Amino acid sequence: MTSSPIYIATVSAPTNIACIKYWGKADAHYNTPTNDSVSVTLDQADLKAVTTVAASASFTNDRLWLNGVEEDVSQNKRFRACIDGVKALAKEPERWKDLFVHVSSYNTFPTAAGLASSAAGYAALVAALAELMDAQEEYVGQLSTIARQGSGSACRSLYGGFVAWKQGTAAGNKSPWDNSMAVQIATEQHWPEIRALILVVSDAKKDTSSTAGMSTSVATSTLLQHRIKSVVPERMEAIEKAFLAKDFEAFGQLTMKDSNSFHAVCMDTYPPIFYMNDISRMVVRIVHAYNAWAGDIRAAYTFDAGPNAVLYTLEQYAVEIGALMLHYFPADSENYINRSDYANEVAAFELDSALLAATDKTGRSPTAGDVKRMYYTQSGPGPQVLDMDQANLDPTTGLNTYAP
Ligand SMILES: Nc1ncnc2c1ncn2[C@@H]1O[C@H](COP(=O)(O)OP(=O)(O)OP(=O)(O)O)[C@@H](O)[C@H]1O
Ligand SMILES: C[C@@](O)(CCOP(=O)(O)OP(=O)(O)O)CC(=O)O
Repeated sequence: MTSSPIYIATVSAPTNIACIKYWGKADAHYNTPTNDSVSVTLDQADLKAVTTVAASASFTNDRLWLNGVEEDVSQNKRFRACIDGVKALAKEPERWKDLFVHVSSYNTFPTAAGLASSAAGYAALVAALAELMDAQEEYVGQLSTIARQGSGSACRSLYGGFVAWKQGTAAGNKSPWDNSMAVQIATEQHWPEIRALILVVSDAKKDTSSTAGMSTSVATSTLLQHRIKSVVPERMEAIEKAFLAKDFEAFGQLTMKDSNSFHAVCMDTYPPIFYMNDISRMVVRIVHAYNAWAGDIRAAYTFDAGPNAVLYTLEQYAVEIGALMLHYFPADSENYINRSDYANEVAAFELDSALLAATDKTGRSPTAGDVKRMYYTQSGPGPQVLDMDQANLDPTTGLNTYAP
């Protein structure tokens, strides 16, 4: 028996949480959006997808293990588009074109729960394949057009910092939508004080996927058309300006308004889609009460296609907002907050009594269990190539080695 060599690469990729949301597809086949969007890339020290890819002439089909469990990818067009897209950009395409690929990926946070696992996952897949096959972009951003076909928001996870996804044009330069891609607006070093606090309200799989929800919104929501034409273009310009000027007041307000606009579109969809729940709405009220007490925007909420809250803030207020959230949503488990140093600071922080009097008016009283976990993080870089010892596939068999 001749054994063929197994080529292997491992990459980690970040999640991102949009401030101006992508909601609606212009072209379902190419997976392009009805509007531009922009997000903050989060730090992989706290949340990431880790993906190992291997290719060998000894493999008999393409295989994917997600969080240690094998998934059937034979009909998965998104997975296919990523593999074929990167193969076409390989430095030596002939060498890879007929090889099957094994993929093992895991997320260090809940999968399919509105925390952008598909964004991190498809960004990691494309970046790992690109590393393995030494893919050569014909223009900057081309790999992001491939990740976009895995999951739209994944294109933004190929860069760190503050990243826009430009809608692009159906005509494109060479092929349709080849300019629907991610563009880095600022690196993670530009505004290092930006922080994010994620409140996991539910880690269950959501009942309406983003893809299905968007399709119903495009078909039925008149408010979505208004959002696309009249709301998002101005907001994109304003938020990029605010981010570059490190103007948290403007950045925060635009972020909150756009989250509200997106969820209003969900409500305007027929039948309506409800991603936020009573706990999400309580977080919104507490944040507004906090900002009103401060006389300034110190925290800004945003919600994706699920009830989990992401609060953007600045380093100087991060302990205060964390303490406020911990007060109303107390811990009911070990390691409730991902970072222990931050958790200790938050637990020791004494909240101003006037602030608590103001936030008590929301009607919330401290109750454990409504928030399952908190992640404190900051902005971080794009995908990172990892060493061989971090691989999740056995280099001699090409089979999964990751167990949750
Ligand atoms: N690490 C990964 N590698 C490859 N695919 C992944 C990975 N993580 C998630 N996925 C794919 O993405 C799907 C989850 O995407 P979905 O959009 O439902 O949830 P989400 O990304 O967590 O939430 P949202 O996009 O609304 O923030 C999974 O079922 C899987 O197919
Ligand atoms: C609400 C959002 O998080 C929607 C993300 O949708 P996906 O990128 O998950 O959708 P698909 O392209 O169908 O995979 C907003 C955003 O991230 O911009």
